[in-house]
Amino acid sequence: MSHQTERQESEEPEGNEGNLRGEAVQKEVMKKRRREDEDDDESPSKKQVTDHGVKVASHYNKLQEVGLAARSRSRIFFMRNFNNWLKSVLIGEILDQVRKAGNKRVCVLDLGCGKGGDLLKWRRGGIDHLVCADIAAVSVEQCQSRYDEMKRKSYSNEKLFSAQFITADCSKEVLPEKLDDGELMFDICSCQFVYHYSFESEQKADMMLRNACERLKPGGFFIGTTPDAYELVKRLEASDSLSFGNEVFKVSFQSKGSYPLFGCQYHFSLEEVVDVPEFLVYFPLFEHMAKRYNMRLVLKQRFSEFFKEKVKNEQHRSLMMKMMALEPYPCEDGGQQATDSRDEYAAAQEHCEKAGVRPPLGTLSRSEWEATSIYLVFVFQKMS
Ligand SMILES: C[S@@+](CC[C@H](N)C(=O)[O-])C[C@H]1O[C@@H](n2cnc3c(N)ncnc32)[C@H](O)[C@@H]1O
Repeated sequence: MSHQTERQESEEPEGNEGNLRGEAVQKEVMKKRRREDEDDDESPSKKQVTDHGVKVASHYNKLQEVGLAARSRSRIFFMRNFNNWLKSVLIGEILDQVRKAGNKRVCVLDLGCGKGGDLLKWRRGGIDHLVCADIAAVSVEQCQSRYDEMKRKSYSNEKLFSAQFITADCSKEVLPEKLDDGELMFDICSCQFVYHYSFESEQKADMMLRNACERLKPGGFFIGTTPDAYELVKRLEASDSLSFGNEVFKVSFQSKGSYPLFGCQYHFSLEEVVDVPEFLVYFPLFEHMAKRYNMRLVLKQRFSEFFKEKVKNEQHRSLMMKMMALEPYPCEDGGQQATDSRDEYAAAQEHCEKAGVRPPLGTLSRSEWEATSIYLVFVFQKMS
């Protein structure tokens, strides 16, 4: 057993709070709603709802592109690679399912695409069309330039998907109205590390969900990654202050003990990457709301569980070895593209030596693991 596996096993999630279903969920939601309504001034519905969209956009717009060398010096280098591996596996498996269902032309919506950290994953997946949308205009521009560059560098016999880039607050605006092809339907909507920004209010969470699901074909998938509210609250309750974290991340709440369904804000700061208010996503409510769009939850798994399951597969394991060595994909904050895995490995060795960090095949530090194990993976499928 590897050092990494041992560490991750010790991080097993507790309980099955996330497994509420059907009536139980309804009851829980109604109970929470009533409690929230009774809860005088603490209720976010009675508080003035501030617009965080502006803050989110300006934060992401300000994020600098940094090169590979700088990234390899980052204390979250391995965590970022791990997250990229996890997204690659998720995307790859969902694309397999879409193809098994017999879909020839695959269209994808990347909701909250950022600077295009997943573009190469879509190319490797051989999709046909991609719509990238994000609230941060600068990120969308960088995403488009990255795509243009990819197109410029691809060989004439190489297939590259067509793409459209949209700057929009997807928790406020109706995305399909902005599509070049007004009739376009998607096989997949991918919403990676984004959905929690919309849980500021019911209207926003619903609009984001509508944008994600309304244009999905029957049988289509809504996939994503988001922090697990139970895990956040568990760690907060275990802390003797209003925050918890370590040298790579910090989560701070304004109070504890009562957690409104919407607008339950916390501040997540992750070294160099995210330092912006987010909102708890009460998953049973998310699942309940998704039913409005005919969506059925097919998978909800903490990163730790997902990792343990997927790493058993030889292909996923070797991709992990490659990706933990060095990002073969440009990640969220930019980067160069290595030509093949040996170059990537050699480049990683060199960068790590120069930067004085652990060898590339070293695994996540405990601090990185504590940060990434907050997240969960979800997959919804549209019922026909
Ligand atoms: C942590 S980044 C993730 C980027 C990308 N999905 C990835 O995995 O690399 C979160 C992204 O969500 C975007 N975002 C947040 N709120 C949004 C909204 N209301 N509409 C569209 N994009 C939003 C941010 O601008 C940012 O690019």
